[in-house]
Amino acid sequence: MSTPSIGVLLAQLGTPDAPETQAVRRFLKEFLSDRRVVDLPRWKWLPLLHGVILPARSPRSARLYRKIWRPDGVSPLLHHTRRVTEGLGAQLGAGIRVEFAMRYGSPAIAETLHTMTRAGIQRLLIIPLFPQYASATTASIADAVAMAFAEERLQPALRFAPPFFADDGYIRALADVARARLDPTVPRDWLFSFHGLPQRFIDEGDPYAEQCRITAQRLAEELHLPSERWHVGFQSRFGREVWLTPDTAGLFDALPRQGRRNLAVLCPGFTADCLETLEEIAEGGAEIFHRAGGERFDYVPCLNDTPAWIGALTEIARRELSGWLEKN
Ligand SMILES: C=CC1=C(C)c2cc3[nH]c(cc4nc(cc5[nH]c(cc1n2)c(C)c5CCC(=O)O)C(CCC(=O)O)=C4C)c(C)c3C=C
Ligand SMILES: [Fe+2]
Ligand SMILES: [Fe+2]
Repeated sequence: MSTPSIGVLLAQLGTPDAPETQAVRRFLKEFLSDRRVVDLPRWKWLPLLHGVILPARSPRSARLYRKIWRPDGVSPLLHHTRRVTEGLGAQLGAGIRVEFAMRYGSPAIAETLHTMTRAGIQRLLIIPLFPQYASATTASIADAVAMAFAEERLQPALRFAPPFFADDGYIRALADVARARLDPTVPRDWLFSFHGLPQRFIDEGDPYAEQCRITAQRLAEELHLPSERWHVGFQSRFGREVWLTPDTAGLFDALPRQGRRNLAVLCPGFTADCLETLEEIAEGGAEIFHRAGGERFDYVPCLNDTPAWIGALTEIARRELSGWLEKN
């Protein structure tokens, strides 16, 4: 029997095509129309989305995206996702086709999957690039994959990598980036900031918050941090519902007032730097912190395309592919 051809798809959240109001509006419309992200009844949500949220938020977010956009014309998230895809492809070797796709925006999941199946991929591993499972992200990727194949005659064998929130390679890569970045002689507090989620999602069974806490605990152990020196926060609150607490922005304000004036901040839930880390945390967070009396604010970049992360991702992919790679 000839070896079936194998593919790997890295699935990322997505980003606008340009830091302009129209492009951001298209992106936000697709993102915020996903029931996994906002699960209000459609009759209630769609008029609000189209009448209030998109007109107000698109120009504002476009302005923020312009602050972080790269000189080569792409967003940081797209840039890093491309580089990690190339890195993983090089590590896995010529026999395995590695692509990436975006849940919202482009390249779309459906289009990328169709290209891969048309190219003869018979077994496909999908790795959502979210370390912690959230229904709003991980499960939404699975929805998009199912929708992409819903009307196709030919479907490859599919496998989804599990969330890697406690993976040793991932934790070590995070610690490596922090150690390379920070002056070890400075005494400091540490904040691990994760993307927020409505508290109701957790109450309804989403394991996201628990997985964030496990990541933070493992990372603190890897960095040998005493328990009174590290903190967890949830950022990027959206809408009126109660979201996970403590709120990251509140911590930036509260920590200096408790005499914790040197802070290192990591966003371990984001594998690549993006609007939510570069603008909201590295820029906006630093501002809040200094205004509240903070002295030293060190933002530690995301894993991005660091060799340690590409190595960890290669291990994750190999582990999931192992049954498919055995020679027989
Ligand atoms: C209801 C709103 C949102 C939920 C729930 C949500 C969950 C969630 N998001 C990420 C990762 C990212 N989100 C990003 C941008 C972003 N997120 C929301 C809203 C929700 N996210 C909005 C409206 C936006 C767009 C920007 C803005 O207008 O503020 C990004 C950045 C993309 C980029 O281009 O840089 C990431 C990454 C996770 C991991 C998550 C649930 C755990
Ligand atoms: Fe988000
Ligand atoms: Fe945001």
